[in-house]
Amino acid sequence: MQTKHWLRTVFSFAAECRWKMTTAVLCAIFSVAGGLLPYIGVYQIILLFLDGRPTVAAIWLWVAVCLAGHVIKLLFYALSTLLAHYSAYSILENMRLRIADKLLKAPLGTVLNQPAGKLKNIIIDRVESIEVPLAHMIPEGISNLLLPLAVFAYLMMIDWRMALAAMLTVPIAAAAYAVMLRRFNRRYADYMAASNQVNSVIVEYIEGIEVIKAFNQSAASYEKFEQAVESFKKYTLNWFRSTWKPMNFGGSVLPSTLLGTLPAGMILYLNGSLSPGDLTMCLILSLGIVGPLTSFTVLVNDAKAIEHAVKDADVLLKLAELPEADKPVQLNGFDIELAHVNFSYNRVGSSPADTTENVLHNINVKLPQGSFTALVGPSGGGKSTVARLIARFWDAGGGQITIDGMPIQQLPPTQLANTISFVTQDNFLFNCSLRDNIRMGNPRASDEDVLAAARAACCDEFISRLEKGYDTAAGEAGKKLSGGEKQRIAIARAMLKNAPVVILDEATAFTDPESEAKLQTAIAALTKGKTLLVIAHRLSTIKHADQIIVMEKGRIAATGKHAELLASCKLYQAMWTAHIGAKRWAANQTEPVTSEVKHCV
Ligand SMILES: Nc1ncnc2c1ncn2[C@@H]1O[C@H](COP(=O)(O)OP(=O)(O)OP(=O)(O)O)[C@@H](O)[C@H]1O
Repeated sequence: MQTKHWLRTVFSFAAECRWKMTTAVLCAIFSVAGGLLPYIGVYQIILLFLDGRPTVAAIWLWVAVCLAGHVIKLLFYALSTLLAHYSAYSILENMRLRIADKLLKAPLGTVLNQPAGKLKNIIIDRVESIEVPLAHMIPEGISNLLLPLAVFAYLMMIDWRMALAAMLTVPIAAAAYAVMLRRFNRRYADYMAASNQVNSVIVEYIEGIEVIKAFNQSAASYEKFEQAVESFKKYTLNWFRSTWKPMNFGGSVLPSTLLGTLPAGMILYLNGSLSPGDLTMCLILSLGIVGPLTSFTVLVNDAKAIEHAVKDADVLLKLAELPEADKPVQLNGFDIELAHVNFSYNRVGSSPADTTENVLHNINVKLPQGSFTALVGPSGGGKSTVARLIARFWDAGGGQITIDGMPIQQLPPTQLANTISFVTQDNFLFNCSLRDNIRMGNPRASDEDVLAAARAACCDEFISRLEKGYDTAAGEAGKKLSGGEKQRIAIARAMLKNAPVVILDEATAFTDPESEAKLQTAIAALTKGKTLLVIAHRLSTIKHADQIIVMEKGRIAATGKHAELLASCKLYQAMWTAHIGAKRWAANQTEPVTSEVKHCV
């Protein structure tokens, strides 16, 4: 059942290369047939000599048959291998495309929750590991199985007793291989788990090398790295140790077909029931069975490798998708409303029976079109979760989120994405020019539009300083750009997109006082006239908001304007006092702050 399952998964990606696979199989069969011809030719030559009538012409004829057989075998084998590789790469391509498509359709939050190392490992390495075994299973699997069967059939035609004698070692070797396979299967899952573990530790080690060095964790991290590599070695050796005895026993018994054919052949020859020609041919044929059968056992390993890689890919392929509407809806305004919204990360998409799991409890919020709303509150209070639910990273477990009265689920993903600009502190730059990175906000934007957005977001000045200006590749520029500069590029991108709703999640978190003014100017330009939701820890940046919502432990603790909350909400008062204290402390630590945030957004 299990085997069928992963094979079915593999072949579900083979739709467009089915004819290539079929041709690869046919070529493999022709190759096997070609491989039989030399046996027939040799047999005939032996018969010619034993019958005492060898002529040069007859010998050449059979030599030509042998050669032709060999050429056919090689030619069709090469063709089969070529087509099998083409098919395997088509399957790989389709698998990767399907995974990428699935990542787009799954809730964004679910995708972001997956470690990048794991995704890379599955999409690149695990999927790639299918190619070689898959490509080789078709030509080699078929010929290694069919050739011994054909040779056996030929032996049967010559002398059935010799055919059976040639099979003497097969049941003994099969029993040994069965034991080996049982152990192999039992340990293979452990081996793969150890391999995944060592992979993720290596990725973590490399990705975190900056933190490791900064916090002097080299020794501890190296130890973890070493342990993972050591444990991988242990699993691998245990695995080999548990299988090598039966494997070697089977491997040494299986090729010894002469154990059966030699004594049986001698007896039959001596009692006159087997001619010398047939005896010789049977001995040659029995040796011909061995090679392919032994190689066939190697394919078991290949099949297991594919099974495990497919299982890993399946984890992504089976990610639940967000239900998507396909027809755009008419929106006449951009009021946003959250009504009785609950949410739990543990039970994404469903309303948990156990409400203690909820990170949001009965959230009711209205963001009128064109207004500026701020979400503030202690860490872990649920501010980012609210923002992500509005952008539909996940669907709320309970309650409803609407734009202009329309549940956001009824907006096709592209319409929702065009409606909302989400700017966070993680400003990813793609590996293309800075110009194209900004243009990503609106692929149809002209160079002039890109420039205008960059100017409005205060990017122009630092981009122009770069040697290649807007044509600088982001990878090259990335190292030279500060966190604040990258944020401004992200803001320019969002400006070009010009969505009517803007969500800023801690967009100014990492900014130093000097570049904060520039960032604020950029944000002011981005958010002008938009429905704006800002999550901020620096309360001075949101003090002019139309409404400030104070969140604590997944609930709304208070709502009001800055002055109202200062007068009525103890939590807000405490946060404001702490913020002002921190600002004074920062001002004392540095030069006078050049640009007090005048008019945040
Ligand atoms: N991707 C996630 N998976 C599981 N739990 C999460 C995830 N993101 C946040 N949480 C949990 O949900 C709760 C609310 O987190 P959220 O990030 O919304 O709070 P926040 O108010 O934005 O915090 P901060 O100000 O520190 O960013 C926290 O308990 C957090 O641990």
